[in-house]
Amino acid sequence: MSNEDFDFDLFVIGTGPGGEGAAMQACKGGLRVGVAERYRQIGGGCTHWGTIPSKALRYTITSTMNVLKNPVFRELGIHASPTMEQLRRGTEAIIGKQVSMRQSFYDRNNVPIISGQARFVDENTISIDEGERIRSRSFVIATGARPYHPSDVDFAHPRIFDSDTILQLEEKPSSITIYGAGVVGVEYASMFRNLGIKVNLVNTRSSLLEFLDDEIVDALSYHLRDQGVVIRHNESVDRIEGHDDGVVLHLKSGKQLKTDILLWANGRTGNTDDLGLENVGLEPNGRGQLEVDEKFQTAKSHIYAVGDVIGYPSLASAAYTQGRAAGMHILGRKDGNLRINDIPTGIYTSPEISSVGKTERELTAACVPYEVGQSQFKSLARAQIIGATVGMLKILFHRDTLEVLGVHCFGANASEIIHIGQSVMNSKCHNLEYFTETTFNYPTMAEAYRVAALNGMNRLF
Ligand SMILES: Cc1cc2nc3c(=O)[nH]c(=O)nc-3n(C[C@H](O)[C@H](O)[C@H](O)COP(=O)(O)OP(=O)(O)OC[C@H]3O[C@@H](n4cnc5c(N)ncnc54)[C@H](O)[C@@H]3O)c2cc1C
Ligand SMILES: NC(=O)c1ccc[n+]([C@@H]2O[C@H](COP(=O)([O-])OP(=O)(O)OC[C@H]3O[C@@H](n4cnc5c(N)ncnc54)[C@H](O)[C@@H]3O)[C@@H](O)[C@H]2O)c1
Repeated sequence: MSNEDFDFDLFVIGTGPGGEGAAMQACKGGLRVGVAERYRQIGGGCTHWGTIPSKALRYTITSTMNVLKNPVFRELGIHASPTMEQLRRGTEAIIGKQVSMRQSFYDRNNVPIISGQARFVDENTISIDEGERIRSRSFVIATGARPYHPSDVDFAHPRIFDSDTILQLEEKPSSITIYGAGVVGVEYASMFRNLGIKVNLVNTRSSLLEFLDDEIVDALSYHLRDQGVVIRHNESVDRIEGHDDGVVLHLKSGKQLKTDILLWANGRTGNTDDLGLENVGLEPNGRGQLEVDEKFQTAKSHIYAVGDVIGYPSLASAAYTQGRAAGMHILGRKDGNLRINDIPTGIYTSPEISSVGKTERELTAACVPYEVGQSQFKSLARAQIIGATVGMLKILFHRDTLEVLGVHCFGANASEIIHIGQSVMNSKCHNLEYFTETTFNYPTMAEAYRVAALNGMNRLF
């Protein structure tokens, strides 16, 4: 078919990081690209109800509470309890800035954004809000995910929240139960505890965030408990009762937890219903996710899917790279040096956690002869100066070749300094000696790399 048969070479559904990455890559390569978005503004769940609002709220809570807990302010007799509305106020402005910046990308590159719900009519046609029809040679589905809602939980109850609705919380509760101790659960547990709210964190598994390094998980559990979060492992919900004065979580173990509100943080479901997938012969799995190959092509090779709609790792960072990779493939280019599987983790608890590469568990299972170098933040000058002495950085390296295999960090600035380790792991000199032979600014948190590397070298014999 000729170009005239299609309105676009690529049509992208969704304007989160996945959709934006695909649209920008393809239009820069000269393709005619169009985009559909059903929400009133572009930016996706990432901008409006996921990453950005939760990180902005977390920043406001942390910085406000740090000031209020500061001994100088205490001495001055400054005691205040900010309202949820006050804590949230800055978030709207940040979202506004993100939206206008991202809108300008589409505008500058002449990518039209068509407002409404996109639905496949046939393999090359979609409808918008069941009306306007658009024909495209290829598609990227970047429709994201939403909180998973089991049918027996009453999410209409004013005291029962999910990760979207918690952002509109009006009154600060005195207690909260968080059901689900994944990334959303632990981040919100940390935020609410920082506000002085009593927190029950209910985990369906035997330990927190099992994909992380064991020592980091231990440190996280210790600090959450030390801050006063009550963690219950290996529990599962029997039923939830919403009352006028609180919510009771009945667990299958017989325990009952009553708190002012409940946050359901137990996973996500891909946004694939109402996409008309039955009209193109695609079937999502039980969690609404689409299966793709390593090029992000679905079973229909001209229909790609990226971001949360394909499941793991369900990160904004990964979604953007996946979108770009799909865009490159549609352009007929190889994805070059895109490191699709080199995804760092950044978890914004207090203190934050970040890691890249292999864990000790994985290296042990693979019988890799590795050694560990550690740096405790309490011995870093910068950490002492900024009062952030809780934390550590550990480097895992091959004891024969000194190749850096993984970096795991817990503490202030972890999500930033992890990228130093990531860069070294990906560079030609991916070797521990980089850290022992390089001069670091002093005093900095990054100096932890030099301290950890020297510590590791000293363990070799
Ligand atoms: C509370 C929370 C905190 C998070 N924090 C982080 C973090 O700190 N770091 C990180 O990397 N990730 C974080 N994430 C994950 C991150 O937000 C997602 O991975 C990211 O948003 C996925 O991007 P996406 O492009 O796949 O989808 P989304 O950003 O969800 O965008 C999908 C878009 O598609 C639109 N859409 C859906 N269906 C249609 C349709 N049929 N027609 C038209 N438009 C449609 C939606 O309206 C939406 O705008 C967090 C998630 C949550 C819930
Ligand atoms: N800092 C960050 O990077 C950050 C912050 C918040 C959220 N996120 C992303 O958001 C995603 C969601 O986080 P989360 O804590 O809600 O979930 P999670 O994926 O960590 O899962 C929490 C629990 O819910 C269960 N579950 C997941 N999906 C389910 C489904 N459809 N049906 C039944 N059970 C299900 C899981 O098995 C697990 O026990 C994560 O995958 C994470 O990558 C990232």
